[in-house]
Amino acid sequence: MAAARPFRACSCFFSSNLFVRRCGLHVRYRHREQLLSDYGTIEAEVQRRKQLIHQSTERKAIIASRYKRKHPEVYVLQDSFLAPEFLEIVSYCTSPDAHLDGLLRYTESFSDKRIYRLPVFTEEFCRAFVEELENFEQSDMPKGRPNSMNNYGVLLNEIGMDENFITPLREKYLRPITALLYPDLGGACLDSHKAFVVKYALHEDLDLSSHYDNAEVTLNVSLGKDFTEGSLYFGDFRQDPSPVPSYIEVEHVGTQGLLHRGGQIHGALPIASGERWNLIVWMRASAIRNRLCPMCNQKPELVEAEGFGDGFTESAEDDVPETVDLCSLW
Ligand SMILES: O=C(O)CCC(=O)C(=O)O
Ligand SMILES: [Fe+2]
Repeated sequence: MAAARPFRACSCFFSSNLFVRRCGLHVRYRHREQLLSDYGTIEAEVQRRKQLIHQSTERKAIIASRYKRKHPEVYVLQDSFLAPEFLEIVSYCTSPDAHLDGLLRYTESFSDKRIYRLPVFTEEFCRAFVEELENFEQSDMPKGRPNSMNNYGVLLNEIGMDENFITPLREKYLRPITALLYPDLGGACLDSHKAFVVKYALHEDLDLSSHYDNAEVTLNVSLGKDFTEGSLYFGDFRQDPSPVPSYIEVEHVGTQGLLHRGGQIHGALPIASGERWNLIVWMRASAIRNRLCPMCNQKPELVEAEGFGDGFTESAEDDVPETVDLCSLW
């Protein structure tokens, strides 16, 4: 078997979509002087991004050697963690005659935005998982931030959950579903991911500004705990903006997940009480993003990266498929 291609990032990571928290805005670094005088804080974000990769690898090594897990069992995905209804959906999607309309009978759909809700985990699993994350949060281990917008939460690859939990969840369970829901976005060939848990609490992050994800397809599962408000809102697809965007609100339901296109503009309303923990899996299809980086909207300029990078792969010009039909051959 040919060795798997290493994953890469796009160089725009260092120049585009820089989030300026003070203004709640993403900006692109084009005219450095002007942006610095307008926003002041961009330089810090660029520096943060440059050091990110190296620091993450270091944290991962420290955590692997020193962190004492409270629930070691949650690091290895088992069918018993998954809601029986979710297993039924996967079983339908892997059956030979599965089709989109059949799948839609099992899920809840929201407007025409291709947002779907479905059961994912059991309550017991969600409880044990959040306890594990709290145990990590309270430990003295080094911690990274989930992304440039969320300040609280856990990067799952750093605590060692990618290999035996998120990767099999994506490959064995989610991909048969996304193959039917999002064939045009490489739903059948989502070959990498970035997974993290976000946490909202009264004296921490309350909400999340409007954005789109660095993903072809996103899974967002509500893990609890108890909270009020904090719904998601969804606007247009980023490549298909309308003159007057229409927004819909979608509530989080404990143990259930939402699947949406990464490019669907969305944000989270503030929680009013309690704590909200959600598992977010940004799933990526190299066959799609190698042609157009979703963050800078250009042909990606690849730079070396650790692990899954940002889901791009190096490919010789002659083996770039002209169409993404290969996604359906899996
Ligand atoms: O807070 C949420 O549930 C959504 C988080 C989100 O959209 C993200 O992290 O990309
Ligand atoms: Fe998001």
